[in-house]
Amino acid sequence: MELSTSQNRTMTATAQVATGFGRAHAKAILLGEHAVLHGSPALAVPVPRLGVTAVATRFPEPGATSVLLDGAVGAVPYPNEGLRQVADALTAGDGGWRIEVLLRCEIPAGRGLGSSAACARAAVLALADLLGRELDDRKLYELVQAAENVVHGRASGVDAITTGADSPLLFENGTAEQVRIGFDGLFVIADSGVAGQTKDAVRLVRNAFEQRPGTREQFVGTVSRLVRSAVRDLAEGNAAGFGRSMTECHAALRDIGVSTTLIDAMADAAVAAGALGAKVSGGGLGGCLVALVQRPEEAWWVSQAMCEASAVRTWTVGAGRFGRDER
Ligand SMILES: Nc1ncnc2c1ncn2[C@@H]1O[C@H](COP(=O)(O)OP(=O)(O)OP(=O)(O)O)[C@@H](O)[C@H]1O
Ligand SMILES: C[C@@](O)(CCO)CC(=O)[O-]
Repeated sequence: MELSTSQNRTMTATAQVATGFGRAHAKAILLGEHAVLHGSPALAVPVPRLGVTAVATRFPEPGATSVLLDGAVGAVPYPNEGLRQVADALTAGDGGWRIEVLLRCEIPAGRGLGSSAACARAAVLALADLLGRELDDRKLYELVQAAENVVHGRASGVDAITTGADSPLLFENGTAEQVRIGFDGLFVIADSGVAGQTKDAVRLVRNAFEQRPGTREQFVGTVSRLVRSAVRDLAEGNAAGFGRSMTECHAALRDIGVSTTLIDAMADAAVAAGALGAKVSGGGLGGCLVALVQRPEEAWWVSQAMCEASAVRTWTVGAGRFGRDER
């Protein structure tokens, strides 16, 4: 890249390495995925034990902004077009320095756990920190959401907010409200080991709506009813009712086509092992399943059953005493 003499002078005058830091975490959707894109409410929880950290470094030399992902084989260029566009927009006008954003992501990609949103949030925070930009919650959300809209085709905003939240959230009419889970229990998240692209799943649902008249009303109506019933169960401490809504929601997601045979088998195994309910979570077409259990020892049995049905790993998130991750 060619620099003008004045740019060169500015760079030399302030030449030193500077860094910024950002962090975000995974999320799991308890109820309402896909339907939330068509007007339904949705419930989601943060999964703080799966984090993303980002370090943005400005080098005292001319160059462009790049985003790298740190992995087992070292740092590799991160092929996320949405994040690339947002990073370029944030750093435009910063004088043409070489900036590198290095992401360390504990969230497996394409598992419905919000890896793309969490990576975008951590990177945006690190760049803002580096550049000394004040970002209020609204602006931060808009930047993450801009990246998500490119990655997913069209995103509801659930992932963009929940990957930075510290409590469960209810999404309704474009707003997010904190909710309290009024029962003790554990959400067991199981990874099918199969990556599914949310963009493909969102397109599949839209095609189903177009090809089969009435499907949209039926799917969105069913899921909305289940989310509203589950919100009442949260307030009343009715874990069994909440679990039933999860299993019913799984059936709706399966019928629309975003579950897989493997996830269906994991859901059946979880319920047979004593889970109060189980469903595919997030975009689907692979990815993760979330099950609800009442007691810690049941979490172990349900995890085991899902692993026998092909899950490759599980994580648990405390329901009632939210904020304290449990294993
Ligand atoms: N560790 C990683 N390795 C490669 N790509 C990653 C990684 N983490 C995030 N990504 C990015 O996330 C994208 C997957 O995003 P996608 O939205 O399909 O899944 P998700 O964010 O995990 O799930 P969901 O949006 O349903 O919660 C990949 O295309 C890639 O751009
Ligand atoms: C499938 C979807 O509902 C959830 C992805 O985590 C998409 C979205 O809400 O943006």
